[in-house]
Amino acid sequence: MDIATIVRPDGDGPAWNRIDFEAKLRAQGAAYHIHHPFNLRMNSGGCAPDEIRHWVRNRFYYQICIPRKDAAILANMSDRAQRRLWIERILDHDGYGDYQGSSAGGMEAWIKLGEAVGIERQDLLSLKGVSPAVRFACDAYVNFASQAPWQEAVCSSLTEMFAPQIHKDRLSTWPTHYPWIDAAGFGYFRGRIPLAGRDVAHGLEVTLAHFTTRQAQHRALDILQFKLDILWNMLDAIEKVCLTPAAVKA
Ligand SMILES: O=C(O)c1cc(C(=O)O)c2c(n1)C(=O)C(=O)c1cc(C(=O)O)[nH]c1-2
Repeated sequence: MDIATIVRPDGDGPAWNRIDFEAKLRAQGAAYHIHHPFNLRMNSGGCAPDEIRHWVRNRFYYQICIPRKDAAILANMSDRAQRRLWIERILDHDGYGDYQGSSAGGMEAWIKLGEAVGIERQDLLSLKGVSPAVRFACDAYVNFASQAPWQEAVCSSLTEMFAPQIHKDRLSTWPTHYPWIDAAGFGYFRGRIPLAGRDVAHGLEVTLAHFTTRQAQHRALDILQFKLDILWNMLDAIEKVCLTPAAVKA
């Protein structure tokens, strides 16, 4: 599987230095799903309870896919030091030790979010209500991670540069807009803020060191766009189902 290449007029110049290259990567945040109409509506209090539940159910499929794509990247890493760093990401989501303990992980925290919005654990785990387009988008991420060189797959995780803000937005707006949600469910968003910072520091280190010609740097920008498109498409699919209120009553 390959990703679309965007034709750019400045494709053949000399490589950007690290500062300029990082700035180009960060500028792609303009296409982050934080700007998607559904996200804007959700964070300004415009979603009905069934729509919030629909988002939580669909995003759970992404949550399931993250440790699977990280395991695919790990399998492609030939370097032991890199694997030692990367394995943390799987543990962050799958957790370790006691399933209800302090290291229960992000998946467990998302299940708690599900319960806080009124979805029972087994119901969430059943994947009821997950749109085919959301599955396709998330599966595309796992497939890319398993088939691409590991440095490219690491680069695709860099949408996390923009994630702390979206988590902070939910923490600052949801308690007011959606007082019916049990605050115990917000732990996932809170927990991801420091972890995203650590992931991005490592992801950027790999990306800035690996993509060192202008052509390669454009490839990195295309990879990041591919991942931005995955997230955007997920919200398109979620939003579309919400147009039919009867359909979101999973
Ligand atoms: O809530 C969000 O909007 C959002 C977005 C992203 C992202 O940008 O890919 C991640 C997360 N959350 C997240 O919680 C998470 O653990 C995560 C891991 C990754 C990744 O690509 O490895 N992205 C994201």
